[in-house]
Amino acid sequence: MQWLTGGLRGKSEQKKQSSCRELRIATSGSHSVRSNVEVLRVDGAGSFSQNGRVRAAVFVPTTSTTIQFHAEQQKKSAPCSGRASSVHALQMFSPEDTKTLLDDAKRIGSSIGWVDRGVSLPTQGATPLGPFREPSESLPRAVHVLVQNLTKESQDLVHRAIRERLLPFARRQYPHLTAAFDKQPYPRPGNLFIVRYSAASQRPGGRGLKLHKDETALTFNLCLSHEEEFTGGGTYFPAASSDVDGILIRPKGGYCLVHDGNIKHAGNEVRSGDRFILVGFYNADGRDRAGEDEFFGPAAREAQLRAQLPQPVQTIYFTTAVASQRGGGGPGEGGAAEANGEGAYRADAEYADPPPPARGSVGCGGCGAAAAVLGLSAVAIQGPVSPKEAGAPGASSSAGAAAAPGGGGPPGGANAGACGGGGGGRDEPPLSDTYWRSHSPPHKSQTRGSAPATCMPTWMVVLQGRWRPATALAK
Ligand SMILES: O=C(O)CCC(=O)C(=O)O
Ligand SMILES: [Fe+2]
Repeated sequence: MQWLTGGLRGKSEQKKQSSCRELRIATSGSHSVRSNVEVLRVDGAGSFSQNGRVRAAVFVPTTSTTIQFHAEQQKKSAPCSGRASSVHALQMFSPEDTKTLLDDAKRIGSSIGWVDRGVSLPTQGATPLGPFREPSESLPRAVHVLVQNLTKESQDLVHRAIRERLLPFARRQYPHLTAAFDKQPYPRPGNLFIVRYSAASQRPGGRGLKLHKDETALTFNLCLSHEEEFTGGGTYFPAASSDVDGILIRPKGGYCLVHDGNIKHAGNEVRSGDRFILVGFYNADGRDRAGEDEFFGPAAREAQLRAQLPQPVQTIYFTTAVASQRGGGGPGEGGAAEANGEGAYRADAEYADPPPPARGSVGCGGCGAAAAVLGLSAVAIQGPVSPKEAGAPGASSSAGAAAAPGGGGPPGGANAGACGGGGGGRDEPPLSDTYWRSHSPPHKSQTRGSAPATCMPTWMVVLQGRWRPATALAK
């Protein structure tokens, strides 16, 4: 099995030089997911990297997934927003429907002509008409293939999926937009368009899209291409993880990413082939009124909501840990831990855990004590831990237990004391369960005497298997 360690940014800088090639990303299910680490070039991504080079954990959603990761540092005055740190992936189309759409888009695109995504600039400065620049006599033509240019059959497919899947999902996930959705139930047709990235393009804007914000209430980005039709690509989101610079989400055809348009992201360059995506911008400002009451009026919406079955969603807490090896050797090369099947762990015993966030508030979990973490890292721990280790004497928890996705709360409360102490006297959880707790360890030298300047999300730690006190882990 792979190893999970985490560490401070300082340590991780060293780690970046090392052979870390995999991460395990903690999930709400009983298993973490494995992710490759790739070095990408992302225009405009300067932090922690040079010349736009970033290290990204690559993730391909295969089920409805919420990815919760560290939001950008927010300004002091900015509201602390949990939603701002989430990206959702959901399947919108079957492979067959995706192919119908793609074939149609390709055909119509080649007759209308494709433009570089980076040229028609919805994301690079709003025009008076909003983020999407309308065609204009006086401007060079820079118009994407719109959904409304497609055949009636394709348009119906798209609108049905938006009405029946995307919007009910968005309403559930973004309750702060309820009033906006009631008033303006649908994205403006001009904000539903298809993008082609082509490895053959001579311009970077034709192969990818630099780091930007859409400045929309909601953005969705649906992959139309089959994964075998291109390499590279995917959407990159920076995340202040200690181990990588961000996450690259590479949805399969038919899967759609949904996110707050104020989260920074980039279109990773396509290295071979063509990548087609369908992008939708929803502005909750009354400008998107589509006038489609027949489909989107209150009665139609109620019928959709009734028809909507809850879908299982897994959550990924992206903060996490590098899979690296103990005792030398790269992943797959063996090592003590692989040999004995147990995880090796690193944690820094200097840190005290802040109170855990309530479940579901990870994005800004605890604007109080948990926010007192600046520039810090998470530790994720995974792997079976022997009962002896799990039962190490520990501090009792004063805070309530966070709910443990996948079953039960962490033993001894989510806040099991000062990184040590696994909560003595508790029942040991079964090995197959995943437990989690907040772990936002303020580094003493960084936080001593200074109030937190920003609201930071709370890191999550997942322990798969039994609890192991971090004090023990440090050894
Ligand atoms: O290529 C991507 O996945 C990102 C596209 C995007 O961000 C946009 O069109 O605004
Ligand atoms: Fe974008």
